[in-house]
Amino acid sequence: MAEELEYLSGFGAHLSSEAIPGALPRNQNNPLLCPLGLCAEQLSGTSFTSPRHLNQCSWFYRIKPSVTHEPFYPCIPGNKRLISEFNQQTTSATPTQLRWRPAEFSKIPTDFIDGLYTVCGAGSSFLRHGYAIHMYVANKSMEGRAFCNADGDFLIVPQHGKLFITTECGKLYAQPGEIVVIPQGFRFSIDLPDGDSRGYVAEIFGTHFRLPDLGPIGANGLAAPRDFQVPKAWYEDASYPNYTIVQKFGGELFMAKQDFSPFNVVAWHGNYVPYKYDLSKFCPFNTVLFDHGDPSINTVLTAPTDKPGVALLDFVIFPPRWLVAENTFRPPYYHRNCMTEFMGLIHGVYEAKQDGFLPGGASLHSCMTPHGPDTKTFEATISRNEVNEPFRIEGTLAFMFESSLIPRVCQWALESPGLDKDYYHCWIGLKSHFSHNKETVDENGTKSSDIPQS
Ligand SMILES: O=C(O)Cc1cc(O)ccc1O
Ligand SMILES: [Fe+2]
Repeated sequence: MAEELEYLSGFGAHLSSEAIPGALPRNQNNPLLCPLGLCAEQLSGTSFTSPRHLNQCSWFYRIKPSVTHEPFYPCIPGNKRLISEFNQQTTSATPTQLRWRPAEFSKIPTDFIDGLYTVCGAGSSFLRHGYAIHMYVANKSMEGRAFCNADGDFLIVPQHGKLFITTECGKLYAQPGEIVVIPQGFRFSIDLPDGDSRGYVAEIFGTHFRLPDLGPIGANGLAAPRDFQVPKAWYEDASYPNYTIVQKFGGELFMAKQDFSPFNVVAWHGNYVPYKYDLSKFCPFNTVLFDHGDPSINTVLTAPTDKPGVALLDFVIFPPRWLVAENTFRPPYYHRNCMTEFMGLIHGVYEAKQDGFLPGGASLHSCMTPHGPDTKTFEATISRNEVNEPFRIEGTLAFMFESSLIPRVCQWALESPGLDKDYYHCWIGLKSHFSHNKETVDENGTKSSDIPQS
């Protein structure tokens, strides 16, 4: 069923879709009477006055407008592990290299809303600047309830288990290896056909994802606009005694009841839409002679700040590809980055870590925190003779959320039993290979450098 879904295509395109032919008004957005007795409703993703090339909005033609619901009340107990304001009261600062083992699946029935938990983030959803990095572990479909995130856009990276997502624009199906973006304000409901499910979510406040500029690469390469898939209009004209809208607002959850399905949009048009992307469609570029290129070459999507070239959040992948660089240390170099790097692994082994970084796990290397290949990777690489041979990295898919804003970390992430307290051991055994004559001092106090060489 899910595999048979059809999509529209095109990143940033102004699209339109009708579940019933003729449901979309022609030539205007809000006629006095909409076709089929539908009701017009706009969803704005940018301020009305945003410049045209940034402006995003969509028009829905729905059976009843979203406003026809009872008042919002706080969800009690709700989900207390969601943060959208990162300050000293809510979270901790740490420059330590952090790594988490994959979270274990739970036996307690948990849907996507209850299974979502914030790991770290920066800024504030109220101030419309910042991001939150969440993960989820869930095993149950959302039944009779829809989620609406008023705080920001979700970029969902499933790692285990398929996602079958119903949105106001229609249905999307995503499996590990694909990603889904649900922009701020969209109502959606996630079914988990496989039960146990796990993944990562980057949430951005105050801006939206775009495709990176390609610079000297030219007009083609990396993620192609046409590979982004947008749902086709789908609606249900169903009444429910107690349908619940759960709204995340400032990191807190509120609920409102209504007696009908929120997925009642018969036709829509606009450029503010949810979409999915299959990461295997990514066309990687890389060095073809020597040296290790910076990971920005693998940027799939970027959320900008106001500073040119400085991302609020880049989504970067490390997909299967050929490594051909000659006389080059091919794994990631050792580095300290003014940007912060949160990494996850969808499957396989990551090229910089021979063990300890597992599918479903995560790592966080904050601003200026040193990191790089573990000892095993370093030793294996420098002792390999065939290092000049082309080599295809296979069977792996890692990713990075990279941000210019320095994250603060949630208490439950720091206290999690999954936190790898021995992470630093992966580097601590790294031996010096420095081979210049070592200075020695003999029992008379004579330095070896003072002894004349014959
Ligand atoms: O730290 C990491 O593993 C991510 C990364 C990969 C790479 O190829 C170069 C730099 C970088 O930060
Ligand atoms: Fe890095």
